[in-house]
Parts: sequence; C-alpha cells; structure tokens
Amino acid sequence: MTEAYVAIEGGIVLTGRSRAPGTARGELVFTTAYTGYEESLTDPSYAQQILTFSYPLIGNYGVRDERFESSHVQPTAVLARELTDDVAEWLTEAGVPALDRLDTRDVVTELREEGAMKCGIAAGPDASPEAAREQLEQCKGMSEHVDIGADVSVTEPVRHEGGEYEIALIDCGAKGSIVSSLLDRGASVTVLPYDATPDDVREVDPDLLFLSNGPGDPANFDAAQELVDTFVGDLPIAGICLGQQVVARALGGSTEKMAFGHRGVNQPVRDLDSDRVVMTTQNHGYAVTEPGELDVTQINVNDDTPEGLESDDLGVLTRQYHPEANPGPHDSLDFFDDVLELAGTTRVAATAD
Ligand SMILES: NC(=O)CC[C@H](N)C(=O)O
Repeated sequence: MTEAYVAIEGGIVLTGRSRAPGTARGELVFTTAYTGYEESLTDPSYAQQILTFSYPLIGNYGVRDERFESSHVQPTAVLARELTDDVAEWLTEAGVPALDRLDTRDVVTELREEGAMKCGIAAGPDASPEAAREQLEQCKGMSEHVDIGADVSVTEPVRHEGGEYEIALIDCGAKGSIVSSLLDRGASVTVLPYDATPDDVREVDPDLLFLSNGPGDPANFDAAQELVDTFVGDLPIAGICLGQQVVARALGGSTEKMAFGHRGVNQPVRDLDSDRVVMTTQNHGYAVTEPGELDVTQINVNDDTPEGLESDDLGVLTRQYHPEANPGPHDSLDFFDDVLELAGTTRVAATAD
C-alpha cells in the first residue's frame, strides 16, 4: 500500500492509502452526500477545497462525463473511506491527489468541532508527512482567495441559443445544470464572465439577470455585486448559492463564514409561506446573516439560516441551495419555472411602455 498523508491545522497528521498521487492544499470540508460524486467533484463551488466524503463507499456506479457539472475536477484533493478503481483512475488522470482507507468519521468529527480547516496532502510513492505539512503551511483560507472567480469563470461571453426569454448568467463558477435547467424551460442563456460590466450586460439586453453559484467568499465578488446595484428595479434578478449571497450583500444585507457549512443532498428546507419542507442539495460555507431589502421566505430546518430570499417589489428571487440538484432530489426544480415567470415580467413591462 502506497501511503498518503493529510496534515490538518492544529498539528494532526493522518495516514491513508494513496489512490491518486500528488501534493495539494486547500480548505478541508466534508459532504454527507451518498450519491452524486461525479457532480460534486466537478462543481466549481469546490475550487480550492479538499473534499471529504463521509459516505463510506464512493464510485460504486462508475464515472460518466455526461453527469459532469464542468469540464474538470474542481476540488484540489479528495478524501474517502473507500474509493473505487473507476474514481481513482479518473482522479489520477485529472492530476487530483486522492486517498482512502482513512477514518473519515474522525475527519468529520474534527471539522464539526473545529470548523473548516486548512489542510495539506501528499500522496503516492514520494509522499511524506513533511511534504503534507509544507502544503499546509502554504494553504490560504477561502476568504484569502480574493480573485477566485478568475479560476472558474468563462473569460468571454458564451451564448446558448434557446427559447424566447433572454437570461444573462453571471458565471462566478456556474454549474452546467443551471444553464441546462434554464434552457429546458425555454430561455436563451448568455454566460458572462464573473467580472462583467453593466455595459456587457446591456449588450445582451436580457429579460433577467442571474447570478450563479461559485467558490469562496461572496465578499470577493465586487463586480457581480455592482451589477445587482446597477440593475435592481430595472431587471428581475435571480441567484443560486453564491448568487444569493452576492445579491443579499448588494441590497444592504450581510454574509458570514459558517463553522463547517452545509454540504450534502438531504438538507431540509422549510418554505415559510406554505410550511412545506423540501429536501435539497447544498454546498456552501458562507451564509446570509442579514437579508437587507429582501424577505426571508425559506429557512434551513437544522439551523434557521436563510435558504430563500425574495422581493416582489424589486423582482428578486434567490436560493441558497441548489434547485438544479443533479442527481437530485428534484423537490425544488420549480424554482426555475418561477425564474422564467419573473423573466416574463420584463416582456410584459416592455409591451406596456
Ligand atoms: N455553491 C456555492 O455557490 C457556494 C457559495 C459560497 N462559495 C459558499 O461557500 O458559501
């Protein structure tokens, strides 16, 4: 067994089996998802993080690229109790270090007690505890990645021709299934870079401005925040995850880093109007603390954090969780119907003028 080492803030060094060689560093987080590993591993929201799967066996239904949320593996390294050969080969080809035969219960317990922590990894024939510690020393906290959008965003507009409604999607690290969920419902989507200017948006002449999910601290997405400032009231605005956080900050709200975040596929969310609880997929380490000009319409059942923000007057609709949620649960897919309906209000207003 080729050994691999995990050095965690506070001096802990864990040993496991190397499944993909290399060294890496990143903030150590965990997901409780028991399915959807292809989607999680290609979700750009995981950039600069080391992803621990708490479910004990990862890879039991293979790896198929049609499930990918982006073109490549996004976490800097992967930890699990057991990874199948399919996943180990995929991560080896991707150059993303991975290790298993690790007591992930210990890792998760540590993270739940101490919060997300910096971490260094060394795996493969040349690995040593010192190499893992060196990685740890160079590791930055998520909020210190001040231009993380540049690592995950398109650099030029990308147009997806679809139906009648025009949506400008600001790509702060967008999952592919957000684009396909909008196209499936009759929208045309123009994906714009994370640092798009108001003029870039005007050029698209959209019916709705959509802010995507993405990695890191929403406070580091100034350009996207400025777009919300500029267009609120004139264009309907929607957002998912980082998108919700950026919209809230732009409209007088605030965000903060959570202790260890929400990552999994069975996070319960209560809609305050209908009192209905839905199961949701989540992946975030920051949360909205004050909603500013928006109303909190949905909350997390476990910790009451805001899961949905809305303003009828301003035409704003956001979700902290991932309604597109491949492979599921799909309880909240109707969010995208609501977004399209909101986009339709622009056309109605334009006809009335
Ligand atoms: N999935 C996301 O968009 C994550 C949002 C943000 N980076 C957070 O961790 O809270």
